[in-house]
Amino acid sequence: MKPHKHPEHTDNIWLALEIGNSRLHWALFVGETLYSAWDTDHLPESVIQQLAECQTLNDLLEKIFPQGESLTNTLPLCPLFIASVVPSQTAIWQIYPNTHVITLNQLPLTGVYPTLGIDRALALWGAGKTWGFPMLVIDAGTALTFTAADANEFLVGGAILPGLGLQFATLGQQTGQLPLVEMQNFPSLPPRFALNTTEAIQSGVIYTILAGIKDFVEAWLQLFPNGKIAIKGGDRTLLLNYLQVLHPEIADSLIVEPNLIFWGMREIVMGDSTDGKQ
Ligand SMILES: Nc1ncnc2c1ncn2[C@@H]1O[C@H](COP(=O)(O)OP(=O)(O)OP(=O)(O)O)[C@@H](O)[C@H]1O
Ligand SMILES: CC(C)(CO)[C@@H](O)C(=O)NCCC(=O)O
Ligand SMILES: [K+]
Repeated sequence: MKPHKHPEHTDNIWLALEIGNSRLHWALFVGETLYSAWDTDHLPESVIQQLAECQTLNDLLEKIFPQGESLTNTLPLCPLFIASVVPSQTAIWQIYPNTHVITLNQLPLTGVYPTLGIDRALALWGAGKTWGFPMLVIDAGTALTFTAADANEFLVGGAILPGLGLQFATLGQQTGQLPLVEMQNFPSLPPRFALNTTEAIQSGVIYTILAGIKDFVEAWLQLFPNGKIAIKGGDRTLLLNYLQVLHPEIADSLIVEPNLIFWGMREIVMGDSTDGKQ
């Protein structure tokens, strides 16, 4: 995918790139306004190497999306802000002439520990700044994470476990007779007590992840009865649909927002001049 339209005002365009463990997440901003957001696979290093030669944003987008249609007006070589949880990728992307890597020390969030993932910190910051603190963010990505901050914007902490895809992949790859279960195949909840292998894997992974989410949500609300909860990540819709069936009160209380990291990046890039969602 590629931004299908292009902004008319080109002065304050910037690109946001979140380098996740499974794929790349992009956003094109004009000032505070998120113009377009899209995901791509990780790019081969040979393509990234060519970014050094880019003179315009058009050059950049054409290198990244060779099959996409071209932009009609020439856009300047805009800044590229990167938040990455894949250090080897961060290094490669810095070849682009106007790269700014966002690091933990640029976030006003207090109480962070040095190895906290920048994606967790930014998503929490973006959610809290948009909807208010205390905030708990659930990221249903490659890893499933819980990350929370209190009303003073102080990191409460969180948890990390293998995400849905990783749990299925691990069972398929590390065992002698378990098949690789693909997630897209089951839009509805599996039977809890399954009588075949595929459904047994689905049941085990899905019901324990849902029970885990419920448990963390309850623990969070015990600590902060007025605390808010937001969910993001590639598996958010699947999990939400299941939660809607099993625990509708939890599903209804969640703020669902795929772009939390971009709201966090916008806070950093634009300073504190932004309030609320675009
Ligand atoms: N088109 C897709 N490509 C890859 N994964 C997808 C896609 N659609 C849904 N998913 C699901 O998204 C999950 C990965 O989530 P996401 O893309 O948010 O992770 P990520 O790239 O690691 O990003 P992050 O590091 O921010 O979590 C996988 O478990 C997968 O099941
Ligand atoms: C947990 C992941 C992989 C989630 O993307 C990422 O945030 C990360 O690599 N974090 C570093 C460890 C931590 O956050 O404590
Ligand atoms: K790793």
